[in-house]
Amino acid sequence: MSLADGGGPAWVRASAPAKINLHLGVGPVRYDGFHPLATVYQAVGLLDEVTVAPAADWTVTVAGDERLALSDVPEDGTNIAVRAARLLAEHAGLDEPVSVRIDKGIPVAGGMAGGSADAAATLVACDALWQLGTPREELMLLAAELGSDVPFALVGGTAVGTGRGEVVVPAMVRGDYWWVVTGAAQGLSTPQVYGEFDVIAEGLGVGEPEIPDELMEALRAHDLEKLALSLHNDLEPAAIRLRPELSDVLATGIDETALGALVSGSGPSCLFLCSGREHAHQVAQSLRLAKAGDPVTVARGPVPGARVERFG
Ligand SMILES: C[C@@](CO)(OP(=O)(O)O)[C@H](O)COP(=O)(O)OP(=O)(O)OC[C@H]1O[C@@H](n2ccc(N)nc2=O)[C@H](O)[C@@H]1O
Ligand SMILES: Nc1ncnc2c1ncn2[C@@H]1O[C@H](COP(=O)(O)OP(=O)(O)O)[C@@H](O)[C@H]1O
Repeated sequence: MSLADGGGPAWVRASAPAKINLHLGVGPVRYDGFHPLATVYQAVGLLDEVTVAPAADWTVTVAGDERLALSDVPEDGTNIAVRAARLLAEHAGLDEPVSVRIDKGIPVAGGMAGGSADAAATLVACDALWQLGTPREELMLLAAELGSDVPFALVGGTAVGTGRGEVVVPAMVRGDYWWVVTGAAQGLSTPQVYGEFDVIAEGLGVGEPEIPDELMEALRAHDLEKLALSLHNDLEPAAIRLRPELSDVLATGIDETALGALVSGSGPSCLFLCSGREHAHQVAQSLRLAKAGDPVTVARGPVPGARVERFG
């Protein structure tokens, strides 16, 4: 099928947010190589933008701040944004190549699901470009095919994730949360961090992961002290084994008055919970002066999932 002269937009731009895991509970590795998760995701205001337009061939280009490790993003068909566009085209029975331009605001291989954000943004952008009106449940299934974190990038907000992370249920949360996010010059590979988790877990008798009640209570009540005590990441010891300096970064944030600190997902980005906007900027400045991570950014959550921003 072809859409030539169908009167649709000439291009569509969509954005999608980075995610953090307020709780990341990891169980023993499954038969398929994935780990069962019980996680609480929050989408925060670090965004990638994806612009798609009809083209003679499938192409992708990447732009943004060099400190985000852009050179690690493939500019070929292995880019998850191109895979997302092709998957939706195939699902709709279309043969309509697009050019994809990614403007990165999310650190690459940082444990903040930047690739997943690009995939989710590409799904909604191509859906609009091709005027498909794909039902939400179908987009969620395509998202899960692309990666465990991609469905959450479509949903956004704050949500509980189970299965391998792809089963996403929005959570009741009150108010805004202010975070400082530190980046690192070099990313960490997600499969390698899960592999290190397996090494640490061997012989420990790791059980099925669960969502702690205290965390959900803290989010419902917007109780920041309780939230700080409930933050937890089962992958943190593995990330620190692979990148020992992360423990200094976390300790510096606490010394500089952050309410709580943890590694973001598979790392190496680190997260610092603050009491509000002003406190977050203060902690960020102290971390910059202490040279604990680069770049150091302030981000607010929760924010919405992938959505179309503009078209022309
Ligand atoms: C760890 C988390 C926490 O939210 O995110 P990041 O911090 O990396 O962004 C996720 O589980 C990452 O999800 P995502 O990056 O989408 O992973 P996928 O593409 O589905 O899988 C990549 C690889 O990670 C491992 N993997 C992923 C998910 C899971 N539940 N168990 C796993 O063991 C597997 O080795 C898999 O081959
Ligand atoms: N559009 C994309 N953006 C980022 N990384 C991508 C993209 N497409 C493929 N990748 C590959 O996926 C890996 C993981 O990237 P990313 O999603 O940023 O990190 P994480 O899994 O730590 O959240 C990168 O190292 C890169 O090789």
